[in-house]
Amino acid sequence: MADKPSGAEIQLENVTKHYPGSSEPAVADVSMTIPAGKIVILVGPSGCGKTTTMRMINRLIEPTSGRITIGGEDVLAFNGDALRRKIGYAIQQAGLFPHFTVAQNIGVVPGLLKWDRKRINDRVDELMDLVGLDPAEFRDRYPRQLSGGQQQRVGVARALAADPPVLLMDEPFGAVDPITRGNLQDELLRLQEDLRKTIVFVTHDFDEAVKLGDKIAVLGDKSSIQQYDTPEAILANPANDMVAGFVGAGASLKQLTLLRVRDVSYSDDIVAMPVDTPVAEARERMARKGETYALLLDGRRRPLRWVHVRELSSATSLTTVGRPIGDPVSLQSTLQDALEAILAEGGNAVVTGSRGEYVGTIDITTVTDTIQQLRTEHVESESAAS
Ligand SMILES: Nc1ncnc2c1ncn2[C@@H]1O[C@H](COP(=O)(O)OP(=O)(O)OP(=O)(O)O)[C@@H](O)[C@H]1O
Repeated sequence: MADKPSGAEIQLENVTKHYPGSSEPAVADVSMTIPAGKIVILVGPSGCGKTTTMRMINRLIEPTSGRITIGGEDVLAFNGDALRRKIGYAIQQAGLFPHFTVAQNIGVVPGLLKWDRKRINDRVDELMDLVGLDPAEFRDRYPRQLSGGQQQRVGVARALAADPPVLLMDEPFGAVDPITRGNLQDELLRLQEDLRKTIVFVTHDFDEAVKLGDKIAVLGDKSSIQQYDTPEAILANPANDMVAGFVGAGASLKQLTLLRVRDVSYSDDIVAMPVDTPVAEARERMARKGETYALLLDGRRRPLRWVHVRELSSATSLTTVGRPIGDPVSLQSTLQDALEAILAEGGNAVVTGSRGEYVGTIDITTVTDTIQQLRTEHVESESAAS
């Protein structure tokens, strides 16, 4: 599955939207190709027409003129069921129905498509697993009984319910705190590695665009395309002043959002051990390595707590000592996320693998070395160009 995108190409040809009563069009003559199986981000100033452009793809807004195709088929030819099968839609604040349970919310589109009950139930469980919500715990809850991040996960699951080739996401992570937002972004990237949908994603946040986008379209007034390219190309070479303004100061720091933890040399030689290790052995291992801190792991090697050697002098078991670790970072996390986690932790941030297991730690030196290296490369490429 991984080598074949399940997504379909989207084409916009000379698309214009003129709202009745407005003197100017909100979107004027936009043409672009969104490649199958890729994430394309629409960014641009407030009111430039991002949402209008996106909503014309699923015909929540009808274009005044121009043509939009998905997989070569004109969307105007789709009836309601075809639109629901082909296009999933996720929005800010998740937009869940407050009087429906989580399962009912996720099952809305399959219900409209008249799937039988068993198929809907199985699909709901499958999707909840996919977005990291335990069906047994969350199936029957109402949206108000969920955190913001959990609501967004349900929103994404609902958008994916009928397995559409195209997913439209309008600031889906706009309303959650930065750490949750980072986690949701990581999860979307992990999902996309398997699903390979065509995703059109609207955001205000250029860092989010750089992190998630295979390509970014920077839009100006009336959705005019200022630059449409990979994040690397836009950061390295903004096409005009408007794009440069959007990219903002500190472009080399922004490159931290392009690098993943798995790309840098994080450390895996701290003292880490199961929480049922005898205290004497723990002390021994820390002394042998000359370390004052050790990481305690649960039965599945997931990180639990940091323990300081001082705490071991009077302890009889590791189960009662140490302080909880902060938010771990994953191998998919960006160096920007890692930097935030390191600052929040005040030291090493723990790196975990796909099942939450300990794989290493990352510290501030790794991040500053990487920034230094990016700067050197940048200076070298500037002097080569001049
Ligand atoms: N239903 C409508 N009727 C008339 N004008 C509208 C309507 N919806 C949007 N507009 C106007 O169209 C323009 C583009 O709006 P749109 O919501 O697409 O922009 P946006 O880039 O998504 O903005 P934001 O980032 O603030 O959400 C704005 O000037 C807006 O006022």
